[in-house]
Amino acid sequence: MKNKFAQFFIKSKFAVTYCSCGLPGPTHRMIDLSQPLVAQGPFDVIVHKLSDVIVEADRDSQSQQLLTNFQSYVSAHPSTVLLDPLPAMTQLLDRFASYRIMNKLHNSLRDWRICSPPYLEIHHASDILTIQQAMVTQGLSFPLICKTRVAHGSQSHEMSLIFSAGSLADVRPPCVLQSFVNHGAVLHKVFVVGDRHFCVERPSLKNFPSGPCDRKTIFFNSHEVSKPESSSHLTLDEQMPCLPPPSSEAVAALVKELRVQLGMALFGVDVIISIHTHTLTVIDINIFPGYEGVPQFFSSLLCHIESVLDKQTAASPQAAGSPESTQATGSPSAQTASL
Ligand SMILES: O=P(O)(O)O[C@@H]1[C@@H](O)[C@H](OP(=O)(O)O)[C@@H](OP(=O)(O)O)[C@@H](O)[C@H]1OP(=O)(O)O
Ligand SMILES: Nc1ncnc2c1ncn2[C@@H]1O[C@H](COP(=O)(O)OP(=O)(O)O)[C@@H](O)[C@H]1O
Ligand SMILES: [Mg+2]
Repeated sequence: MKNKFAQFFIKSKFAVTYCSCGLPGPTHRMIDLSQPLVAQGPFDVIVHKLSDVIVEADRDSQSQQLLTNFQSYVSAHPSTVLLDPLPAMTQLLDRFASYRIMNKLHNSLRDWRICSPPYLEIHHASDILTIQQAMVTQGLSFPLICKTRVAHGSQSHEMSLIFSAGSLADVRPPCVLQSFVNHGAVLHKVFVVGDRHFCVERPSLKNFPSGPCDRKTIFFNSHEVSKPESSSHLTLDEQMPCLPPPSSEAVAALVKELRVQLGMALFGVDVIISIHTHTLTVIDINIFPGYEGVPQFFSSLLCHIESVLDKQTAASPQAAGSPESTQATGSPSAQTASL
């Protein structure tokens, strides 16, 4: 069953607050983003999942206005803690940005042999020869998995598996092409809440023969393969090798590094283990995921909120009781190939 608290966020797509306001014990309440925020505050902490609003703000003036009002409030109240900061979250809504972060992990986590598959950004329609050349330069190999640039919303889970150069015409930019890594159809979801994390196994895509082959592109929706209840023909692998789970030390190092890189406390990382190299391979980073299968989620969130507030009080006791907004940001940058 889905975590109820997370489901509350997912359904509402709106902000929720944790607000002590002089009352005994923590209280929380919904924020109505369409109403003036000052009248609804003050807030010690705002926990939110504004992905819909952020994505829609690009083309919808009402969402743009909601976001602007929210940002203005946050800027004017620097001691109100925002979980998580908007710029940090925004970068994860764009696979071009999140893959650059993932791509840097093999350097920062070299000792743990953690990596992400080679990929290519496709910005606009490109001819097959140009894509093929870029694939060689970037070390991509067939099969490829093709994912939309936008990482949030129903369309973002529509993907394809491309098996040969002849099928590169199926690519729909803007998107990323990523080498498919055989991993025995097991996905490890790492759910992070502050300095705690939890690993949950999920079904995943089955192995495919390495190298190009004469097979038509497979179009699929990732929610049909990697949700707890998923049971697709794409996840059923008769000769599934039994792989060891990811080392807990390596996962802890990954989470620690990403918390710093992202400047976030509530996120999820999708990890697979290569059947050939046993390398821990990062394929996706999610904003405020569902925490399904993590019964400790709510208590961990409260613990994290308390520790953030304690640190804030210790750092500036005079600010306690007069919430203004606090944000941490990650600003990763890296060279990458794109078309
Ligand atoms: O697609 P995934 O990796 O299974 O993770 C999803 C995903 O983050 C999804 O967000 P979005 O792609 O719709 O933006 C989350 O849904 P909500 O936006 O409805 O919260 C899911 O919660 C994530 O699922 P999971 O908890 O399985 O990681
Ligand atoms: N490079 C890859 N190699 C093998 N399988 C992959 C790869 N990338 C994604 N997958 C599979 O596709 C699913 C969806 O990909 P993901 O990047 O997590 O997108 P989403 O945002 O829809 O969760 C994963 O759960 C996994 O089963
Ligand atoms: Mg995923």
